[in-house]
Amino acid sequence: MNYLLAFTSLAVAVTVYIAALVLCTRKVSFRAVPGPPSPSWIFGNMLQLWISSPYGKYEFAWLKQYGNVYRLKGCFGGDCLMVSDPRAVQHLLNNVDTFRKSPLLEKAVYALDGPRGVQHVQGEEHRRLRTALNVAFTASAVRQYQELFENVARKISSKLEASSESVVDICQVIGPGTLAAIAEVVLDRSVEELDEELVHLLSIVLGEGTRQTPSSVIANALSTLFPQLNLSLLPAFGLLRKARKLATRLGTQVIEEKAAALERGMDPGNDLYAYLLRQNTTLTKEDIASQTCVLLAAGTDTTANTLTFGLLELARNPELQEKIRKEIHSMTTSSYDNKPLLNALIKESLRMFPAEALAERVAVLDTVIPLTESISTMAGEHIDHIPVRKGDVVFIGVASYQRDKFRWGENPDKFDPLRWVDGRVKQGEAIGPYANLLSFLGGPRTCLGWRFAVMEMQTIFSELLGNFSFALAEDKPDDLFAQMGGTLQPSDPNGQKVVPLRVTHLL
Ligand code: HEM
Repeated sequence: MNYLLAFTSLAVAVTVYIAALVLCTRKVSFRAVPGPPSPSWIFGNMLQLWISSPYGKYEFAWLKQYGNVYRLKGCFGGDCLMVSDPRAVQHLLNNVDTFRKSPLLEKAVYALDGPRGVQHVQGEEHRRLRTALNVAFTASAVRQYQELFENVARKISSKLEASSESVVDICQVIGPGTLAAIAEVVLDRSVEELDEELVHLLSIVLGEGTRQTPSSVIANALSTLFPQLNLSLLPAFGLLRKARKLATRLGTQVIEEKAAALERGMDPGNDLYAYLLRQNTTLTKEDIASQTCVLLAAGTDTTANTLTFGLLELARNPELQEKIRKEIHSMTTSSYDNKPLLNALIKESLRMFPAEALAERVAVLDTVIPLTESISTMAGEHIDHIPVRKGDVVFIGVASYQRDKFRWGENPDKFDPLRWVDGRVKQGEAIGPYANLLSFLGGPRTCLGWRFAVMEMQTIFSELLGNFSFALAEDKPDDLFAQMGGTLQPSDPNGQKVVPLRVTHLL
C-alpha cells in the first residue's frame, strides 16, 4: 500500500514538474488558428493523429471540417500546426535547415545512418553527398538496373508458383522480395548471403521497433520540449546502432571487392555500388559503404507496403485487375513507361497509401509559413502567413494533401487508378518529384531512391500480375485497413500486418 502511495505521489510530482516546465516555455503562435477540441491534456490530439484505426479516421474528417491548415493540440497542452496547403508544404520542404525532423527522429536517424549517412548529414555536407550519390539514381542509371530488377521479380514469382491455388500472406512474399531487390540491385548480393542477424535486426527496426504507441508519442513530445534529454540510451537505439554496424561492414566488403575488380581491369558488376565506383565521383569508399544501412532501411518496407496495398486493392477489384493484366500481356517494348494502366496503379497506390503519411517538423527559429489561400482565425482575422516560433511543431499532412479533390478529382477517398488516365487528376504546381505526389516528399530531401522504387514496382507488378491472379480469401472477412507502423502498412483488426490473398497461377 505504501509502495502504491509512493508511486502515485511520484507520478503526480513528475506530471506537475512537466506541466510547470511546459507552461514556462509555452508558445502562443498557433492559438488563433481553428482546430478540433482536445480529448486529453497529456496526449492532446496526438493519439487520434498517429494511432487511429484506420489511419486518418480523425485526420480526414478534420481536413473536411477545417480545411488544409488547422491547429492541433500536442502533448501536455501545446499547440501544433497541421498543413496540407500546397504553398505551405512547399515552403516547409524547401527550407530544410529551418524545419527539421523532431529531435527524437533525428537521434534515431543518426543511430541508424551514422555520422556519414545521407539522411543524417545536414547543410553543405548533405548537398555534397546527395549530388554525388544522385549519379546512381538518375533515370539513365536506373534503366541500367532493369535486368537486375527483372531477375528479382522472377524470383518472387517462382516463390509464389509453389503456393499457387492457396491462400498466401502476401506480406511474407513481398517484404523479402523488396529486401532482395536492394541486396541484389544495390549490393550485388543475394538475400541468402546477407548476415542473418542484420536481416533480423532490420525486421525489428522496420516493424515493432518503429511502431507508434502512446509511449513513443510521449517520448517524441518530451524530446521536442526538452531536446537536451538523452533518449538515445533507450534499448531501441542500441538495435539501430547494431544494424548500422553490420550493414556498414557488409557495404565495406562489397566496395572493397568491386574496387579490387576494377583495379584488375575486371567487370565489377551492373549493380548500383559498382555503378558509383565506375562513375569516379567525389565519394570515398567509406562514403559509399556508409549508405548501406540507410538504403536497406529506407528502400525495403516503403516499397513493400506500396506494392502490397496495390495487390490488395486489385484483389478487391477483379475487373480492374484484368484490365491491367491485359495491358501487361500486350507489352511489346521493354520500357515500362509506355504502360498507362500499370503506371496509374503505381501512382494510385502511392497516392492512397503514402509510406510517410505524416511528416513532423520542428522550427529551429522564429519564421513565417506562407499559404496559398488566406484562412480565418478564431477572431475572424484573415491571414495568409502563419507566424511560427522556434520549437513549434508543424505536421505536413502528406495523406491529407493526397486526398484534396480539387487536385486529384472526385471521390479522392476511393482507390481508383483510372483517375490518372481519364484526365481527372490536375497536376498543378510541382512539389513532389513523381506525378506531383508527396509520397516521396519534395525539396532537397526528396527520397533519393524514388526512380529506383518506381522501376522496382513496375517490374514486380508486371511479373506478378502477368503470371498470377489475386483474390480475397473467401473464408476471411475483408476487414484490412491502413495503419501507421514504422511506415503506413496494411493491418488486420488485431493490429497484425497480414494480407491473406488467394493466388492462382495463370498458365
Ligand atoms: C515506395 C517506395 C518509397 C517511398 C514511398 C519512399 C519515401 C521516402 C520519403 C517520404 C523520404 C523522406 C523522409 C524524410 O526526410 O522525412 C525518403 C527518403 C529517402 N529515401 Fe525513400 N522511399 C521509397 C523507396 C526508396 C528506395 C527504394 C530507396 C533506395 C534504394 C530510398 C532511399 C531513400 C533515401 C536514401 C532517403 C534519404 C534522403 C535524404 O535525406 O537526402 N527510398 N523516402
